[in-house]
Amino acid sequence: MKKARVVVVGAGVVGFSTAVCIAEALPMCSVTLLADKFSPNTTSDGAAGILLAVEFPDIPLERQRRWFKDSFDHLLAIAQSQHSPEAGVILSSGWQIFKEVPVDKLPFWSELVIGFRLMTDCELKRFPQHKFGQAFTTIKCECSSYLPWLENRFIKAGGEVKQRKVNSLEELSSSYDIIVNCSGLGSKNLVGDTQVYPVRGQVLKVEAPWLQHFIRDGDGKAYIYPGIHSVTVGGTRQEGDWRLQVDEEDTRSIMERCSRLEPSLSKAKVLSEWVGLRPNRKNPRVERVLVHLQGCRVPVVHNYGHGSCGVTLAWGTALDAVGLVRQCLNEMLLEAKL
Ligand SMILES: Cc1cc2nc3c(=O)[nH]c(=O)nc-3n(C[C@H](O)[C@H](O)[C@H](O)COP(=O)(O)OP(=O)(O)OC[C@H]3O[C@@H](n4cnc5c(N)ncnc54)[C@H](O)[C@@H]3O)c2cc1C
Ligand SMILES: O=C([O-])CC(=O)C(=O)O
Repeated sequence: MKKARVVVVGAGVVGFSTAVCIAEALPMCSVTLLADKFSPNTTSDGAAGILLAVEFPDIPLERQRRWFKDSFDHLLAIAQSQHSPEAGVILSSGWQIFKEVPVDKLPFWSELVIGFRLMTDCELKRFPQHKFGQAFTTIKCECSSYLPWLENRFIKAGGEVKQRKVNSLEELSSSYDIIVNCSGLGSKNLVGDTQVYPVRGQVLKVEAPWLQHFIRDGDGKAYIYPGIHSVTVGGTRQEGDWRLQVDEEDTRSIMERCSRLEPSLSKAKVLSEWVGLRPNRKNPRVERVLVHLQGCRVPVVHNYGHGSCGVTLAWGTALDAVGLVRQCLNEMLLEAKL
């Protein structure tokens, strides 16, 4: 039987996770990954890479829990193996603190991270502006190392990688049997999705090796994440803002907010500044559709729109995408297309 030709569009954390999962799980497919930008130039590369989820309104919680758990377990196994330094995946312990007590004191992911507990009053004394806090151990996945590591794994599984901008899905329909769209914010143009929009995020990398624990304000506008080579300090969440340039006023206000949480930060050397555009959507789109392209019905599996949770959910949604590709293959077999 000839192999089904699958193309994955996108070389961020969602695209590479999906490509690896398909290539490893479905040997009856030949898998090609196409993208216009690769590491270190994707949004994923600059993400803080902390595993922490928001709750999407219209996706069953069971499915969101599975996405989180599958990703967490996959990355935990890497963090606890000899691959950890090369893959850039480590355990990270710390605190998420809130100025007002949140409605949801125990988020759905609280039982999926390690050692989740509420902070004691004594621990909270260190953060006088905050009334409530959660302490836990999660994972930090640094995509500037993880993406090259995934790319090697994909090539070992027989995958092929090509640099190319795709202007429309029509361009792919004669060369591939199944299209998997992991183009993030690019889906706005590539598939005309008006629901996906940018949420601009600026972060700094600083040298502060004395910091060992993460601190995150629950509003997501001040966070300090110690990593392997530096500490990521952020952030901003500017909806509909397409600017990719660093904004000096953002830098100043990030440092001000974060120094309030950790005064020693004012002594840290700034190593770099970075801006990325989160591919936000009310709900991520992980689904299978048939699209009419050049007179044929072509199966398309979408996997994009992860907003601020792409690193957190990539492996889990990639496993769902494998299931959707498998369904496409079964239908194609029934229609004796292969
Ligand atoms: C400041 C900041 C901090 C963040 N911190 C975290 C965090 O701590 N934890 C977390 O889980 N998430 C975090 N995120 C969110 C995370 O970065 C995103 O959810 C994630 O990177 C999305 O991955 P992706 O693969 O969908 O998109 P991207 O990384 O943007 O990749 C998209 C890919 O598609 C390609 N592409 C697009 N259109 C086309 C086309 N037409 N033709 C060919 N190729 C195309 C691009 O070239 C690229 O290769 C953060 C984001 C920002 C901005
Ligand atoms: O909010 C955080 O802690 C990090 C993150 O995911 C983002 O900035 O998108």
